[in-house]
Amino acid sequence: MRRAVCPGSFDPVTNGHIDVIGRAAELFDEVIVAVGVNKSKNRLFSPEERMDMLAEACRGMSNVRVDGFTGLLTSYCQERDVRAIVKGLRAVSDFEYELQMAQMNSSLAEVETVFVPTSPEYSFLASSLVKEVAMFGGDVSGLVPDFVRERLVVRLAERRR
Ligand SMILES: O=C(O)c1ccc2[nH]nc(Br)c2c1
Ligand SMILES: O=C(O)c1ccc2[nH]nc(Br)c2c1
Repeated sequence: MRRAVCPGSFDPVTNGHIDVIGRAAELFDEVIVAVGVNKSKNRLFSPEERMDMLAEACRGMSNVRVDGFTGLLTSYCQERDVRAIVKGLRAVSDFEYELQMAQMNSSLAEVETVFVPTSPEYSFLASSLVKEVAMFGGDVSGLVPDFVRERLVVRLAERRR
């Protein structure tokens, strides 16, 4: 059983994430989308909300499941007998940091990192940018699933009060 983990903060999930997850699901028997639960960082959505949105976004992918993890990704991989980490690459600028993380992770555990180039239409996409645009009333339709856009608008309106 060839498993892969697709880690991230997914705050919130974007169409770029879904693109990468879908392609990983074609390559591996099972894909675990692992949401990093890191208390210290302030996020717009809670870990549960982020996992719920991911589960909804990946509902059509039968070999994909969503989980949360704290601490080291490589420890999570060892506990779940996962040998591959799948990350999306949007542009050359991603590569330097991702290469460093991949080499560190391979030194910590028997795990390889597989890079999936994102579809060009999503190469500008990041959760942080989507939130910023939505914060200023920009239309993020087409960048995130509609149900995510709706939750984003509601949450940002709550924040403004
Ligand atoms: O959501 C994130 O923070 C995040 C970061 C980096 C990432 N690389 N590939 C994916 Br999918 C991904 C997701
Ligand atoms: O949303 C992010 O922060 C983020 C970061 C890095 C990423 N690489 N590939 C993808 Br899709 C991706 C998404």
